[in-house]
Amino acid sequence: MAAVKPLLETHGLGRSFGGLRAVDGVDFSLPEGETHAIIGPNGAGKTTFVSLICGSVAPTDGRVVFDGQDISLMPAHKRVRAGIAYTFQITSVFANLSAFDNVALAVQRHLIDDHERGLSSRALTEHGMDALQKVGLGDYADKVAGNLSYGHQRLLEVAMGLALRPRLLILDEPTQGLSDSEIENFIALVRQIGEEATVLLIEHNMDVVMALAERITVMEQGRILAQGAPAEIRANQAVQQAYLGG
Ligand SMILES: Nc1ncnc2c1ncn2[C@@H]1O[C@H](COP(=O)(O)OP(=O)(O)OP(=O)(O)O)[C@@H](O)[C@H]1O
Repeated sequence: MAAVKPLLETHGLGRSFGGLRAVDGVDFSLPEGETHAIIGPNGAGKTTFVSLICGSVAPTDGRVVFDGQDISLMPAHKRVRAGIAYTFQITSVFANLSAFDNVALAVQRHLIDDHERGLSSRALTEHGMDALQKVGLGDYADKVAGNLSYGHQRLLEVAMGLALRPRLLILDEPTQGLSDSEIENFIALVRQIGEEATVLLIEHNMDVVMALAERITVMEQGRILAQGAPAEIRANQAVQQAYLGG
């Protein structure tokens, strides 16, 4: 079987904060089309790792390669244009704007002034509505975002990422604070997204991880402790001791 070309690679990627090695020489490869989960205890370096990938944190050492191109020094906004979308925390939603305007603004901020992917206002509307419909918020387009339920605001964030039509969508603890039924719907949504995009998911809810991930990376103290298919990770003794409490 021909190996799938990696969409994303990191080589010796590291980030120190003072004396703390938050990410410590990580070699990572993500094949195009995969849905991949990163798990690990609090403070393991997961958020710092994806921040290095999306460019909101600069590396202390090592490289990030996206689609064969070294993007280690590329500013974050250019990485978005290259196809990397990272759903930030809920604070990225403008509470006084409508759901649609939030999505349209996300597209406008990142793509509209791009000569290659420059969008007409019609395309902007289509991208925005399409993304809202995908996450199930089509009927809420005109609603003021701040009046949406917490779960719907989280979905709106995902729509803001999806509207950028990313090749790589990074979701950082997307199910945090969602109800059980919202989590069920969210799993279905990420499955659907995974048919079109590569997904990198930081997630503490192991049911979500096991339902979605084709492969899992376990981080601990800035390093990769283990990597493999869900069944392998479950069976891994080092992982059980360090993280799964087994
Ligand atoms: N800007 C920063 N300045 C100083 N230390 C930081 C900074 N960002 C992260 N750290 C530290 O780096 C380590 C890794 O943090 P990070 O948020 O990446 O871990 P995490 O695995 O995402 O944790 P959690 O699951 O709690 O979100 C932690 O010890 C954290 O305190």
